[in-house]
Amino acid sequence: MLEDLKQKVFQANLDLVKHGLVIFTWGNVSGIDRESGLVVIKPSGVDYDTMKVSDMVVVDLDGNVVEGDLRPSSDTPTHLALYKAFPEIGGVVHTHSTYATAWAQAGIDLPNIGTTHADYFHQAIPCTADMTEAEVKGEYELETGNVIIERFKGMNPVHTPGVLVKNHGPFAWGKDPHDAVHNAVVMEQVAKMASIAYSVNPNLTMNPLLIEKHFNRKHGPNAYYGQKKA
Ligand SMILES: O=C(CO)[C@@H](O)[C@H](O)COP(=O)(O)O
Repeated sequence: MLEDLKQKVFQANLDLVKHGLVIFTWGNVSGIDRESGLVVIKPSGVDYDTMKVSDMVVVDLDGNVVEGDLRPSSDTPTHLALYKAFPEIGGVVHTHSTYATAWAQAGIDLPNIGTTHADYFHQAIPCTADMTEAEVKGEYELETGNVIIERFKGMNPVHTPGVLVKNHGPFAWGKDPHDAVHNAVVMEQVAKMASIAYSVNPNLTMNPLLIEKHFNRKHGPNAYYGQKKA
């Protein structure tokens, strides 16, 4: 089970590069085995070009390394906080993808202004609040997870599988590492589309009927997008 998850997390990390979401050693992907409560995550600061599946690090939900010779991603506490707070998710991604990071730096929610966004994210992709001095000087990565969880109070993380951490960048999640990367790619795309759309028409509007139609077409109780699952 864990070997299969290591392979999936390894491939998901390589997919960040394939989809142009990261450069150098930026970003990270993890996956959780809910049965054992163990998390597989990318090692910190390792070049994607030389990374191997055997480099993946296994940690428990307290952050203790249970398998692996390398140090886990520096963002591990953030991933673990999200797995504890959102029991429905199975994979977490963090990137510095250009347009989503630019919206995080701008410090505003990424509004739902198109059906592409509505196909994946029911609401605006929220931006977290400013982190306090105590949060930044404390256990920073854990507090980064806490400000995400705070921002998601009253929201369904499955229906809006991503967030913009103010002045930092995007985190996305999904049912598994591959799904989390898929949502991270969509986040970057809709951030790019919104950036262009607002530059063309700062007064643009979105038809709320289209949000419900497109989101429910894929995620609602009577979803009819794609093929019937066997
Ligand atoms: O957010 C950051 C740095 O600001 C991280 O995404 C790093 O860019 C990758 O860290 P490791 O996963 O390699 O520790």
